[in-house]
Amino acid sequence: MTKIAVLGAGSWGSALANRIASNGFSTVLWSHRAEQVEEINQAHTNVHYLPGTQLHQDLLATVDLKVAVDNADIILVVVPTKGIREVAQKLNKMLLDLQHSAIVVHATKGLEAGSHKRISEMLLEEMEAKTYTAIAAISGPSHAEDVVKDDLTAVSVASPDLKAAQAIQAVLASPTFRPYTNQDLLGSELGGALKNIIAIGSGMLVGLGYGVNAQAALLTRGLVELRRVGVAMGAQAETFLGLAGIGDLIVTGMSANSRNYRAGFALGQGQSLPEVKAQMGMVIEGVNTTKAVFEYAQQFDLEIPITQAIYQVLYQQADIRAEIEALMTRPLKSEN
Ligand SMILES: NC(=O)C1=CN([C@@H]2O[C@H](COP(=O)(O)OP(=O)(O)OC[C@H]3O[C@@H](n4cnc5c(N)ncnc54)[C@H](O)[C@@H]3O)[C@@H](O)[C@H]2O)C=CC1
Ligand SMILES: O=C(CO)COP(=O)(O)O
Repeated sequence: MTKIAVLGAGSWGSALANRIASNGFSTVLWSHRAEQVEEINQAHTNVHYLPGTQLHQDLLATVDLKVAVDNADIILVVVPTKGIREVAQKLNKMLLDLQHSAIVVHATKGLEAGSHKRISEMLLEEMEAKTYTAIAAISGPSHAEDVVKDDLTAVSVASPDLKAAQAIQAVLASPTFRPYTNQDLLGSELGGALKNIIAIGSGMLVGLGYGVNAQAALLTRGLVELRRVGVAMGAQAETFLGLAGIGDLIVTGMSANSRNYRAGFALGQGQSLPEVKAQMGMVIEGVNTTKAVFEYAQQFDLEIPITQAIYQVLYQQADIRAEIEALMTRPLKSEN
């Protein structure tokens, strides 16, 4: 029987594990917190991350990485960006000890602070080639809160290895959850990471009382920045018109289920970044990704005025209204 290990029991890891267990696959969810494992195994809930959700009875949680990954066909890594290297090192060591290899897929949306590296780059750096058969990424518009309610969702499963992407597609798919394969791993990862910056900006606009014209302008011009940075990093331009690009930009930039949007909204309402982080209790990936992209764009002289404005607000305590006015009164120019 196909076995899937999911590493990381936050909202997205739990929702994906629940999705796969509901399809009847043997699914083991690894958490580094014993009390969370006990809650999932006994009450079939994960109240902090997915309040109001009853998880599938057959979803098994464990603190033992060996139990999770031993004989797993697919290993899904879903911890925040800053935990990726630590988890990849542990996974590498365990797979070497077990003399086992698997398809390794991640669903994390961020860039590493400082190095500006993508998640798959970090995985490849931390893991020996004999521990994985392929590397892939799940991206696209998919809030955990909606997926656990079986709201209709489509995602991309990206890997240069089409067969591996199809294997992942097969374990996730259901009448309410439709994964598409995509061979642009780089673009899919970047779309998922970079849209979080614009989602913070969209939340700020709504928090300040601006309307849908303003959000549409921000998301559209934000997409230009995503594509510009993505193409400079080596992505295919058309990926930004797909689920991992415009799709995820719409969902994250318009939905109060988004942690990034909610963070921006609270900033727009006048809260400070430390207050917002403390209240969220979940990862707000766009904050670190804004810094990573700001630095990358400076290094390669890329024009990304919206991202720069959001950076100024997050890292230089700039006034949001002043940044918006500066953006709106830049020299007039052609759209393309
Ligand atoms: N929540 C969502 O709807 C979606 C989230 N994502 C992405 O998935 C990633 C994870 O996000 P969430 O699940 O929302 O985060 P979260 O904040 O809900 O949960 C993160 C989980 O990872 C665990 N963790 C953190 N560092 C760890 C480490 N070093 N070792 C082991 N476990 C560790 C935490 O204990 C927690 O259980 C992020 O990159 C996010 O952008 C992508 C799509 C949807
Ligand atoms: O990427 C996501 C939905 O596709 C989740 O975004 P948030 O981390 O902002 O909730």
